[in-house]
Amino acid sequence: MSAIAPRPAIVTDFSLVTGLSQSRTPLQRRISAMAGMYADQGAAQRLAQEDVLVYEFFDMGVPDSPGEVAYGTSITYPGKVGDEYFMTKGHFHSVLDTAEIYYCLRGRGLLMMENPEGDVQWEELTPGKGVYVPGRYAHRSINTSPDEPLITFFAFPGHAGHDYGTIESKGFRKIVVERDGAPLVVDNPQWAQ
Ligand SMILES: O=P(O)(O)OC[C@H]1O[C@](O)(CO)[C@@H](O)[C@@H]1O
Ligand SMILES: [Fe+2]
Repeated sequence: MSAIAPRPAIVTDFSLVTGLSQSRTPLQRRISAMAGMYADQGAAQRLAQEDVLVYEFFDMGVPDSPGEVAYGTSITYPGKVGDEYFMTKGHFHSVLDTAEIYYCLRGRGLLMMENPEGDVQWEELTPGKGVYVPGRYAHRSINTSPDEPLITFFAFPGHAGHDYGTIESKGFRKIVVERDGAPLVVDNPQWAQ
């Protein structure tokens, strides 16, 4: 008779106030890693010289197989490239039809979503608000606060995977810029069909 091996529980720590974990190492993305994604290329290149930290996130190290729940916290810092707010790279899931939940812990921003058929949606992120990203929708967090980090908790199926290539080459259809002191969603001038 074959026995089913016991599995250890995965124990992590993270703060619901700062989004930081003491036991995990953050994955950090600086402007140089995504300069080409912003509409104002001159401003992006200038900021890339100082290589400003745009966002960081904690992946809690769950196995990437079906049946698992990957989760963590994400911190997008306040800032702009020209008049476009700091944002995450954004991605589709490699297993396209897998969803994700974001829960906003702190700050203010937008979750931008679009599917391959061209449906675009965005939802405001404010503390206490959860946004369920349906399967097939690429997603990107955007910090629209002038001075506060945007901190979220996220969870998605362990086997979902990340497809960055599509967004890297095409961009999102919409971007978020500051106009008269407030965020405005506009067409992405760089969007490639
Ligand atoms: O993966 P990106 O697009 O760089 O954005 C980072 C965020 O998205 C996630 O990949 C979850 O979708 C997290 O790991 C992280 O919070
Ligand atoms: Fe995701």
